[in-house]
Amino acid sequence: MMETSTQVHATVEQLGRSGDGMVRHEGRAWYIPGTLPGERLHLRFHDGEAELLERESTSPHRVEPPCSLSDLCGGCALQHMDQTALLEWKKDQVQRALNRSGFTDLPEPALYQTPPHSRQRLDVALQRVPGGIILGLHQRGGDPVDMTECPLIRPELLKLLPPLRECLSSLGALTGRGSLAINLLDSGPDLTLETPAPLSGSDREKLAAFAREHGIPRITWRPAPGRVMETAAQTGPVFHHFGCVRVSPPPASFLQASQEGEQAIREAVLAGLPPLNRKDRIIELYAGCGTLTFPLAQHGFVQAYEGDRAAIASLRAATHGSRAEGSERDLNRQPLLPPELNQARVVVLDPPYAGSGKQLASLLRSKVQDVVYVSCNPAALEKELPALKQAGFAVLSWTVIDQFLWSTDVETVLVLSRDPKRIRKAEKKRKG
Ligand SMILES: C[S@@+](CC[C@H](N)C(=O)[O-])C[C@H]1O[C@@H](n2cnc3c(N)ncnc32)[C@H](O)[C@@H]1O
Repeated sequence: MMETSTQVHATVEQLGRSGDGMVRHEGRAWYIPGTLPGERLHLRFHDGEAELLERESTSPHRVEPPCSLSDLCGGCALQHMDQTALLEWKKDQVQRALNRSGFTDLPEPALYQTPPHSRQRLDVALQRVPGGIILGLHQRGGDPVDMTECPLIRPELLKLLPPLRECLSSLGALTGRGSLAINLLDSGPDLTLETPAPLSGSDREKLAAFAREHGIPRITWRPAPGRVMETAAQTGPVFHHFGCVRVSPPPASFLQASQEGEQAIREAVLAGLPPLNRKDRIIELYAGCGTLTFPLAQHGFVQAYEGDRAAIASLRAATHGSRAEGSERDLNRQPLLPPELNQARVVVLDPPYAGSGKQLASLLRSKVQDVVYVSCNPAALEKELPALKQAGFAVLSWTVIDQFLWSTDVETVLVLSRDPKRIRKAEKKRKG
């Protein structure tokens, strides 16, 4: 059969969710990586695929990518867009989710963007290759790209990569593909390694020597995510501060992407609390190790819930002397019920990427009037917001936090209320 090929000239209308420019051709949307809205493209459609032959015009928002790996590495989809336009685009993603859910008369959002070289959490892929290993992020849908540079991560982490690569390439356990999670904690980098084969005694010795030489308090090994972990090397205590409380996070625990992003989230959450007495109860759902719990405990008594056993154990161990308590609970299987939620003056929730599902449904059936919702996924928000609107909630304020610079991800803090007095007060403040 003869293959047909058509050449067309088209203009990028907008960016799709993955950050690729969208053009229309024969009634269908096509996504062209590396292009920006308004750019004129010469394209060839062939075999159900669109090939970019030439970019015929340049968006005023196009910039030189700061990293020479940007075409290859799948970590950043939008390094070719200036940071102001990027933040505006992220704001539009959230605004669209709000508008589509019926929240139309909105206040102006607060906007925040983390600077380059601020990422404190990193998940890298490892791959054994002839003569060594590749350590880096995956290409889009492909093999990892060796991370020889990265404008995203903290300088301490960047400096660690070459000796880390050397140490890991000497491990007998890294026979094929593996991965490494790095959390830069106050006590130093906390490493969690996955390798296809178990560590030998000699591998452990190499990791322990590496940990001693580079000030790494703990290296943990596991065969795969969710499997039992073993300490491969421990040279000192592991700790991190949330507010002024010292916590010992478990290996590979959830940590906000950057300190600056964490601070922006914390400030937006605290600013969104209704007036509280110290005795008032704050219910916090999806609390992790206590990133928000301990700052919230300065404002009321916090009941924190979290499904990850190790995370909630570390939160609980740090509650001594604070006005917070933690409980382990899988909020999908066993959401807090309306009578439990009704004890709270305000509910703060920070669910995982997929959203809060059954827990939100239960929250909406409760009498809770004030909610602060932290979300890292506008698509999940868009699924959940219509129910909040229907249940009578108004958006008092919203903060868009770009703590995933050059990616398409965005964090939002929504302050919601169905307390008529608080809504009136916020409206009055906004209008005049
Ligand atoms: C986005 S993180 C937020 C953690 C914390 N608020 C922070 O800022 O560090 C989401 C948290 O939800 C927890 N989680 C995921 N699914 C859950 C479930 N079904 N029940 C309870 N917690 C869950 C994860 O373990 C994770 O700690």
